[in-house]
Amino acid sequence: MTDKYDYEVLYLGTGHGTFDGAAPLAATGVSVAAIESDLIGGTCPNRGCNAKIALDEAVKVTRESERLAKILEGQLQINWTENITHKQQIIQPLPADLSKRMTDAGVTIIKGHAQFKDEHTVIVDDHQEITAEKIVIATGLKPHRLAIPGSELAHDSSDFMNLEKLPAQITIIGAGFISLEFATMANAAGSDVTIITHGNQVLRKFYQPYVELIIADLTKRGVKFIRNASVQSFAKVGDQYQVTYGAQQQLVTDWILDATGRIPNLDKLALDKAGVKFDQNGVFVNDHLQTNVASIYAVGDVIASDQPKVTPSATFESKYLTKLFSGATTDPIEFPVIPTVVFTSPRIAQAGISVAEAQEKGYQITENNLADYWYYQVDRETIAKSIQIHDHDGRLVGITEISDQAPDAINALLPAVEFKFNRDQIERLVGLFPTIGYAAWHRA
Ligand SMILES: Cc1cc2nc3c(=O)[nH]c(=O)nc-3n(C[C@H](O)[C@H](O)[C@H](O)COP(=O)(O)OP(=O)(O)OC[C@H]3O[C@@H](n4cnc5c(N)ncnc54)[C@H](O)[C@@H]3O)c2cc1C
Ligand SMILES: NC(=O)c1ccc[n+]([C@@H]2O[C@H](COP(=O)([O-])OP(=O)(O)OC[C@H]3O[C@@H](n4cnc5c(N)ncnc54)[C@H](O)[C@@H]3O)[C@@H](O)[C@H]2O)c1
Repeated sequence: MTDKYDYEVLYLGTGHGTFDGAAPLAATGVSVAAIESDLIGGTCPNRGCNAKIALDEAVKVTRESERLAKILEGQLQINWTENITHKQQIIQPLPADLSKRMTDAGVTIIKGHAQFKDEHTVIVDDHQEITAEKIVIATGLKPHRLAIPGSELAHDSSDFMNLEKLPAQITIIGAGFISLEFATMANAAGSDVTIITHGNQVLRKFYQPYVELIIADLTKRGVKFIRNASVQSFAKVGDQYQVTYGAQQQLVTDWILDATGRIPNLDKLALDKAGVKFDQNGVFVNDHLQTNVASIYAVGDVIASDQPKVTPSATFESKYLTKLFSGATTDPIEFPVIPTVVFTSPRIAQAGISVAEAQEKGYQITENNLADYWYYQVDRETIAKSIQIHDHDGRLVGITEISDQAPDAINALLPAVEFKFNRDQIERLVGLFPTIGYAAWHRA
């Protein structure tokens, strides 16, 4: 409580953009509240990363056992219903845990839908007015829905992760993160998957020669890719659904996943009442994450920015706001290297400068076929490659890897990329042997 307002800082939403920073902020003595209209913890724990990776574990193990055929006898099959139960057991406690973490630190949590009344006031569920010196918009993204006839017949990623029974045929529209990760899971669990994409590129933010390896592997496993085809309509035919695409081509499927991206969750927030500027990419902020209205900030996925819309970005921004609001800094935010990964099988992970940028700058690009390296042969990885990029001073500035172990390899090397270690510095980092981290440092 301040003399003038109910709270010093009020967050709208309780995802990573909020909880990673709100709890430590409250612990410094600042009065903090957060309003949430759905599950505490937001997308990542409940409908994103944690839920997805719990479902993916069975895929990872199935693939590994497939490669170790003859050593491991018998063929593993995913029991989808049990897999969903397992996922639910993992994520079910998270909202209460995260709520406790925040309230223990002194954050007041208010359940309900928030909308602005003015630059210091929000109204919860149309009746409760709450005022704050600073308000942080942390409302994230929501699924984009195709504006075509029958769009209501399609489902989103949350619906997929709650499917008690896996449909025999699934058609996915779009070819980004969600499409490829969910196609991998559905295919491994026995569904007949078709991906339709309006462009030619799949996973456009990743190194395309590695993406093509993923596509080739999924195709071999039965996933159909239909590229350069706009979807025109969905219609119900009996118990199934007809998808019309391209030049009036049609297919019939049991279930449709609309994975055509995610858009800022700004509707019914009444941003106009506070005068906050935004567009279809999100809320505009300056280098202090402050909007055009001095008392209002934004954090996480909802920001219109070039940073990847992933949890590490939201967490970093949230912690920055803690420092800013507690007076620990007045500096602008300086983003570190934010790594990204797509949890296909194998995975593709990357950090730092891309191959295309390295080519433009004339940097040294080194590629290794990891499948030739004995440690990757231990679990018989056949699709395993990595690229290291060194600048003109021999410093490691970019890495990308395709392999089942890619996320761990990239994580291991991240300090070198963030702090631009040169070869002498890298040589001083002696890792445990034999491990994926060691293998990654050895190539750096
Ligand atoms: C299927 C899926 C898989 C993903 N997998 C990964 C992954 O593996 N790794 C990774 O790094 N990232 C992943 N992401 C992205 C990651 O989940 C997001 O980057 C992260 O959750 C962003 O956090 P946030 O706090 O900005 O938003 P969110 O977590 O979306 O939180 C926003 C919160 O605001 C609430 N809210 C919205 N409007 C209002 C309102 N008016 N009043 C009150 N509350 C409101 C919402 O209910 C929500 O709880 C995934 C996303 C999805 C959808
Ligand atoms: N591993 C991870 O970190 C992870 C996993 C899942 C989701 N996410 C995050 O969630 C967000 C959303 O993921 P996503 O996969 O929905 O989005 P995306 O932007 O990755 O992919 C959207 C896909 O839909 C296609 N598309 C767009 N409009 C279309 C249209 N009208 N018709 C047909 N296709 C169309 C795009 O070309 C693209 O292939 C991303 O920002 C991502 O950062 C991250």
